[in-house]
Amino acid sequence: MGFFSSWREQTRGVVQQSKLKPQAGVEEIEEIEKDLGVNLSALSWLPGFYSIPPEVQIAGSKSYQEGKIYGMDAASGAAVAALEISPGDHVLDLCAAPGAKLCMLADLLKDSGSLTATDISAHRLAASRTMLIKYDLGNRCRLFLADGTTFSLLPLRGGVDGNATKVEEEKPALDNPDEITKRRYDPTGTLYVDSTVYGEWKGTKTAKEKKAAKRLKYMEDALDRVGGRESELIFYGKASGIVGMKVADVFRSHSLLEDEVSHNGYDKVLVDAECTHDGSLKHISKYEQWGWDTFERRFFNAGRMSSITSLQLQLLRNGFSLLRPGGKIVYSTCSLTKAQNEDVVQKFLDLEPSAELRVIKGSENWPCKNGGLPHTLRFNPSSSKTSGLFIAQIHKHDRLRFE
Ligand SMILES: C[S@@+](CC[C@H](N)C(=O)[O-])C[C@H]1O[C@@H](n2cnc3c(N)ncnc32)[C@H](O)[C@@H]1O
Repeated sequence: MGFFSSWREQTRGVVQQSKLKPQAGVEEIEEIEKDLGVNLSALSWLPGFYSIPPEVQIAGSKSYQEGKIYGMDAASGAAVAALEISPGDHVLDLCAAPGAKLCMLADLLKDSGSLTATDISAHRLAASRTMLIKYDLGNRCRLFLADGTTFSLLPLRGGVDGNATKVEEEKPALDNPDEITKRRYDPTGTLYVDSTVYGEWKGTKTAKEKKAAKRLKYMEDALDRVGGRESELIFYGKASGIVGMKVADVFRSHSLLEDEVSHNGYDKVLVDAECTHDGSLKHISKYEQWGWDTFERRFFNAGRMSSITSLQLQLLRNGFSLLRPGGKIVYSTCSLTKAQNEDVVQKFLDLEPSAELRVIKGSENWPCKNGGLPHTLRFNPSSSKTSGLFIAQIHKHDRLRFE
């Protein structure tokens, strides 16, 4: 594993980058500098990001605990910037956990549009929820524990889905997601259609609620048996459009007919796909402890590589199917292998005639190199002073590329 040892040499001492909350003014920055005991140096190429010397422990600081600062690699910030978020956008983050990019997306949207996020890992998605709450960024968010390769819920434009019924009259309100699950399914997994409506989100579960959730496990098993896990809503903000909606309407399945997606698809989709993480400094340092044999065993076998690239392609294709024509999707991974990046994107382009790679606005100043396909970018840890990342921005045309 010579490659990794020489690679590690080069990346030692990489500065950490942090994102400040957008409201941070000069006074607040001075306060944070005092608290951390260092001068913050703004990254010239990425607004809102500051580099901090690697020896500074952000997590223990008052600024971090008070939610004024969060640690995030600048290349990850670039993947979010590549979505070119505009006010009012309806955004989908298909592999959202543990939530750094999700927080930045919510930051950029401020008090407009909506943000829907999915992830297949319950504990990682719960961490995203904790982050949104800590940084007070969840107002317009919905978090679904769901498979991003099949997720099919469209945004709630204007706070209310065009086709769903917002319930005006008094109905029993729910503030406990377990309760919602209980009412949605009977033990055989058959969908209950009732008129229960969502109340305001009341925070995460108490110990009693967690116990109740365990008891509900048999229902999930029943669901799996009847073919396919449903998405589970694990968080929603006050302005997410969920409050006051019927449970059945929130989960109304869409046929994803072209017409429906054209009118009501997402404006932007982020697919920060599951990958082998071989470009991520955080992961690489873990394998320094666990041993490189473990890394090799886990990732460098043909079966594992083929299932991961097939997952990546499915995530990208499903994200694209939920995007409105004229919208943009960003595909990123923290792997630097061609198989998980250029090859996946090329297969995708071959299958989707209405997809086109586009230049990312502002990227001419980014410290990255061109990827192996036009307009794709690669952040290389040895030259970028960031973690490794591949980014592609893809546009969805109204018309087919080949027409
Ligand atoms: C690279 S991480 C995402 C990091 C995240 N975007 C962030 O900035 O914190 C990839 C994520 O994909 C999730 N994942 C794997 N398979 C998935 C699937 N089929 N559907 C949705 N998420 C999936 C993993 O649980 C993992 O959290």
